[in-house]
Amino acid sequence: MPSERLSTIRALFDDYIAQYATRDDRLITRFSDNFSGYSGGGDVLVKDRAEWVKITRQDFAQVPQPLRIEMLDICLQDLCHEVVVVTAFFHIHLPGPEHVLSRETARLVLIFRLEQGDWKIVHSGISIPYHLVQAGEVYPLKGLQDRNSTLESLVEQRTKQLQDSEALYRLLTEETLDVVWKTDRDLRITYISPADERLRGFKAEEVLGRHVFELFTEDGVATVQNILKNTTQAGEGKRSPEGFWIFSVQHRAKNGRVLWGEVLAKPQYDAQGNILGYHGTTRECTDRVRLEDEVRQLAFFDPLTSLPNRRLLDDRLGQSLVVSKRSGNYGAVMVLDLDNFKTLNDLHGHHVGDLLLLEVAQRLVDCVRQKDTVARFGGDEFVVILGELSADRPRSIQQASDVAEKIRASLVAPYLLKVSQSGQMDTLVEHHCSASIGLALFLGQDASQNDLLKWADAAMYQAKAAGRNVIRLADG
Ligand SMILES: Nc1nc2c(ncn2[C@@H]2O[C@H](COP(=O)(O)OP(=O)(O)OP(=O)(O)O)[C@@H](O)[C@H]2O)c(=O)[nH]1
Repeated sequence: MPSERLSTIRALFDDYIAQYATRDDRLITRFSDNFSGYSGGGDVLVKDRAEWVKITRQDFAQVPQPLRIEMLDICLQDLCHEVVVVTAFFHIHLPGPEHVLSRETARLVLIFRLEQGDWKIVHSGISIPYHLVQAGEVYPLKGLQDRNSTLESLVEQRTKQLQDSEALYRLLTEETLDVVWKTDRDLRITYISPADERLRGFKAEEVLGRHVFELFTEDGVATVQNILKNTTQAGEGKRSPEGFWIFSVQHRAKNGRVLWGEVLAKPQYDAQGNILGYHGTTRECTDRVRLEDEVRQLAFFDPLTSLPNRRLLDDRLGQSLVVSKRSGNYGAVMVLDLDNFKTLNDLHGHHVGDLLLLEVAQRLVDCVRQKDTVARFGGDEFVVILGELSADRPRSIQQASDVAEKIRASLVAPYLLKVSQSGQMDTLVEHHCSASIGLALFLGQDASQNDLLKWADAAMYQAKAAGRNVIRLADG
């Protein structure tokens, strides 16, 4: 083919493709009045050039930008002097992200004929990836657009979900009072939410990279060490159904304040089961812990002397019986009642009587070992449990009597009670009093707790009857 004609046809074809890509209306002028062609569907012969242009465009109607035609191969065939056939293979790229259509090869055949000195297109055939075509489509665009819009709405939905979850995450981590945190496996903090600044006064940058133990008091560190030691064992601390360890631990704030935090913590594992780190939340529970302490104090301790009350004594006595059974050593229960206590109340008032009770409580505690129990039953009655005496009964009786004597002598010593009253000078009240003491020995769980207390009480009344300031041992 003469090179001049070749380059003319090639230039015409390139223009055709450029106008096709921009959907330029002048494209129509390139067709012969006698045009005919087969569109992508391939089964309808189109003879109207305007119709042809309309058909070949319809699928791109919703694509505002130019299409990008990536030419793969082009072949020009000179059929005769007036007729040239151009066969081109190309990819159609739609604007935007990679599109299915752009991976399919389209084939366009244009037959140019010289008509009154002008090269016109007399026939056209386009072949596109038919397997993608839906009914009524020239290009597989509608289906693709549908698929695209499904994808887009999915992306939109996912994005929205992501935004929502991010907002939720931010809300949860940054705007709740709970401190959200993460550590690496060495317990160094890798994330901490701003709530920590509100709780303990530290900015995140002051905390990041630090060891979690720096958050806690010494007691708190011991608590956490204990929990870590037991994480593989059941039973230590509580565990939520999601596997979070739940425990309360003392934290130290920047200003030195000690506060309690309820911690939910969970290890994070890799596929091999190695610990990667820990994450969880911390919520202040200082008020709750204080309240629990108060409730415990009220439930188990005498409000005046802070000694164990009857309920706690029952518990301790039960334990002492179990220990005695295991060890084979005797123990003793001692019931004490102050002598003529009423007169102090009558003479100086109830508040002075209270001062005496406080002093008596202190003297009793000073007379026994730390592992023994001193309890107040109410009024001027106290109970002492002496555990782990001896396996020998006479020797145990001797030991218990010695302690009782020590107590008797201690309580009989004079009391100097400092009486403070608002708006008045402190006054000192000197008082003398004594106690009657009943003793009962126990070995193992041979006797019930009630019986033991009853026997010791009866012995105490014998001591009263014997003139007070006396010790009596229950028979049996
Ligand atoms: N100050 C004070 N007095 C109390 C308290 N509880 C009980 N009492 C008083 O303690 C006294 C107990 O008296 P009793 O043990 O019956 O009699 P007592 O005067 O000690 O005489 P004896 O026990 O027979 O030696 C009563 O006057 C009670 O009102 C208390 O918490 N504080």
